[in-house]
Amino acid sequence: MEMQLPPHEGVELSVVDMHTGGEPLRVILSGYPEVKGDSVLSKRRYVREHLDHLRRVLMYEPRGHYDMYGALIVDSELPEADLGVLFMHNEGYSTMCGHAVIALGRFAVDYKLVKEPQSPETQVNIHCPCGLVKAFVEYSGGKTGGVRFLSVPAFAFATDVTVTVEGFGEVTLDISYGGAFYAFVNAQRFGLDVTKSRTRDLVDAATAVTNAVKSQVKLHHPTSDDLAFLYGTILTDGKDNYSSEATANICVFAEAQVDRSPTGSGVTARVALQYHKGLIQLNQSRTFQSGSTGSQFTGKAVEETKCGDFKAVVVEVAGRAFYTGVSRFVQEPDDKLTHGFLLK
Ligand SMILES: O=C(O)[C@H]1NCC[C@@H]1O
Repeated sequence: MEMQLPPHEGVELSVVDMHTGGEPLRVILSGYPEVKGDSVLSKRRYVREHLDHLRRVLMYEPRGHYDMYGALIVDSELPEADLGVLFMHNEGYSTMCGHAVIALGRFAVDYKLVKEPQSPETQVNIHCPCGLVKAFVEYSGGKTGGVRFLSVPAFAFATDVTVTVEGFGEVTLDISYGGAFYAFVNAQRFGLDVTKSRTRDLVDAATAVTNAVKSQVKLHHPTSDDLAFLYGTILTDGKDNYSSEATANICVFAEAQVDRSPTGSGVTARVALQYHKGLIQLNQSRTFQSGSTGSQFTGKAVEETKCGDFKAVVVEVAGRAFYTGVSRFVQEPDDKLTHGFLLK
């Protein structure tokens, strides 16, 4: 029996829900209006200016929640891209999202956005706002599995920067780029443990750091001003020296949103930082663990490159995504809460 939708006016929005290491990804399937713009970055500006109400409908309660994450598939201007994508969260639109790339790799193969799938891996070129990301999706017996991706050039932007953080005084940290900029600090500096402390305390410390860096450090990116902003702060367990054991971190991004996964773009930025400091070598793989759920990604630097004048590396990140369901959302005109709300 086909699922009947309740009476409603206007379009229905269909989505496929997935998660990667516990971090949700709501992939918009249909119902979203045409996105104008001649590049993925200009499309990102367009949705922010003209279609932001739909982000609130799909990310906020009652259809989503404070920490919901979404992906909108768009056309890319790059001939080598299989798809373009815009990412959305509780505050706006990010420039890179590794957990989403891992999920979208599977999605693109399963939903036939790429031609003939190949075994043992199918390549899916995903044009993210930060640039082209190459995903490789395990494929065998008609089934998709784990995904690894090669991200855009990642680089340490600044190390040992001291900022004044409200409530904590002077804090020394590193800033690194993995498709988005993150500040990195050892959670110990705040008397916290990324795997054991209360999430609320980790969020408060990370948010205070983010605010401090935003107001005290000017970021720039060699290819576009659209990329030059601090996306969040990653608190770590400080285990940056190479080890075969996992190292844990927790990423607090956008508006105090907590990543349940080890953060694909964060792992990219962290590997670039470790490589810059001489703590890991090319092709030395490390396991990164989410402080919130314990889920794991692996990450390694695979090639040296440049990004403008920055010495950069190409980082490979690998993980696994799962489907959780599909939904069809409607809006009733007399529902005062239909546009979405958030509880902090
Ligand atoms: O895996 C990632 O890169 C992302 N997860 C949520 C925050 C980041 O965009």
